[in-house]
Amino acid sequence: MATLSESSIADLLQPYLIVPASILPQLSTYLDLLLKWNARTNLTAIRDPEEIVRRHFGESLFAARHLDPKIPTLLDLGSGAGFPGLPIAILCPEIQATLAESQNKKASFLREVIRTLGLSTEVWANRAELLPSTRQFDTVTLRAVDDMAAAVTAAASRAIRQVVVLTSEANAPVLSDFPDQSRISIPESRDRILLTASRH
Ligand SMILES: C[S@@+](CC[C@H](N)C(=O)[O-])C[C@H]1O[C@@H](n2cnc3c(N)ncnc32)[C@H](O)[C@@H]1O
Repeated sequence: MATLSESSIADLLQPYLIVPASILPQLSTYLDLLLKWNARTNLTAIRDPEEIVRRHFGESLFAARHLDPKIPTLLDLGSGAGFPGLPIAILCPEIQATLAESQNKKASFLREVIRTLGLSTEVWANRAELLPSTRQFDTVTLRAVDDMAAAVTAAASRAIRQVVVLTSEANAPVLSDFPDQSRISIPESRDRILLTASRH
């Protein structure tokens, strides 16, 4: 049986977006796989299922809502257990998403979720900097990457149009090559923001 009912997941996500009913089964399966894997390997420090839905799924889907419409390609740099890239891919399957994650166990988890959910998302199981130099993405997303300065440099060099960062106001990076910027407060948080930085 699923850990949380689909209606509980929808209720928990309500501050972030009204979730289309069609994706609730996928979110539920993703949550159950995350809890199963997290019991034996450290994918996320958050253990409480409701908190995972709010913090990880909620923030990721909030970011999805604020992406430029109809972006063809997206790179989630330092995807970890898939945030924000996998919920974005679930909500917006028309986006060709690539998840860059350098830790093998996390990359294996991402592949398992993608296979189970039948998504066409790509996993790059290495450092994003090692992607072929020809690989560019319309949007690059970043959340909770350890060395944010290095990650922002890598993200900026891969982004054609937009870098999207989920962070705190105090840690918001400078993205000087992306002059069109906005900061939106993330619901249910004290100081978390969604920074979108675009050019063109
Ligand atoms: C703290 S986790 C956060 C993951 C996820 N973005 C989140 O918000 O839950 C950071 C992850 O980024 C990965 N990472 C950091 N720098 C990276 C890089 N340059 N390329 C690929 N993965 C990277 C690490 O292996 C780690 O799993």
